[in-house]
Amino acid sequence: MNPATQLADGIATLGLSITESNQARLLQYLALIQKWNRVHNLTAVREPEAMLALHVLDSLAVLPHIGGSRIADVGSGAGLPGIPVALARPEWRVVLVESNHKKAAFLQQARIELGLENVEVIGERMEGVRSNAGFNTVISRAFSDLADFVKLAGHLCARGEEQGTDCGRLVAMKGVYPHEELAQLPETFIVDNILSLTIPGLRAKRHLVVLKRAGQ
Ligand SMILES: C[S@@+](CC[C@H](N)C(=O)[O-])C[C@H]1O[C@@H](n2cnc3c(N)ncnc32)[C@H](O)[C@@H]1O
Repeated sequence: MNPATQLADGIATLGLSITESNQARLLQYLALIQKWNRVHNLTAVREPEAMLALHVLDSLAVLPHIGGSRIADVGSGAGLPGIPVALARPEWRVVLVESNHKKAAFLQQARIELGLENVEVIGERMEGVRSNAGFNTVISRAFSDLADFVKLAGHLCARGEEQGTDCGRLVAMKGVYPHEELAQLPETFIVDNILSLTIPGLRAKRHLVVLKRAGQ
């Protein structure tokens, strides 16, 4: 199957609506990862069809379950899930935090080449990031266990009273159901929801763990 068809079919299976021009930019993003992968080791997955499912569709699958309009992607690597999210939802503002210099340089380049005006790249360790932005969603994939995610990134979540509406959520993209990590969760955050996701073209299990501040 050609990549454009695989992407369009995957998007339809996920029940999403993404414009044709943004689908073309998603393919452009994949091509950019492939180009940079020849020199920098951005991702171990190199086969285009697998990349599309494992990276792009896996990232897009979170869209119905996260709230905009301010999103932070922590430990973004090559921009996953942040760049597909930013491409699919241009009206959201997406901040990518990535400590590795080469990966952060790739993210800056992708931002320029893809014309991602809604993306900001912070090339620093999370430990040094102090933001008052009050994000609606702070998301990560393959970044850390849940306890460290709360410890390192919990402060970025919007507080309910700041927004006058709902508080922000920490959203962790996981493979198998993370029983042990959930048992180690600090008291400051509680489980809001745990969703089982099916990704088109992937057999592996996926779970989305949604956390919110205790008492909100
Ligand atoms: C396993 S990779 C996952 C990348 C991407 N989220 C994905 O799913 O493909 C984890 C990334 O987190 C970054 N990272 C690790 N510790 C970090 C920290 N304390 N602050 C910011 N980035 C960090 C690493 O440089 C790496 O790119």
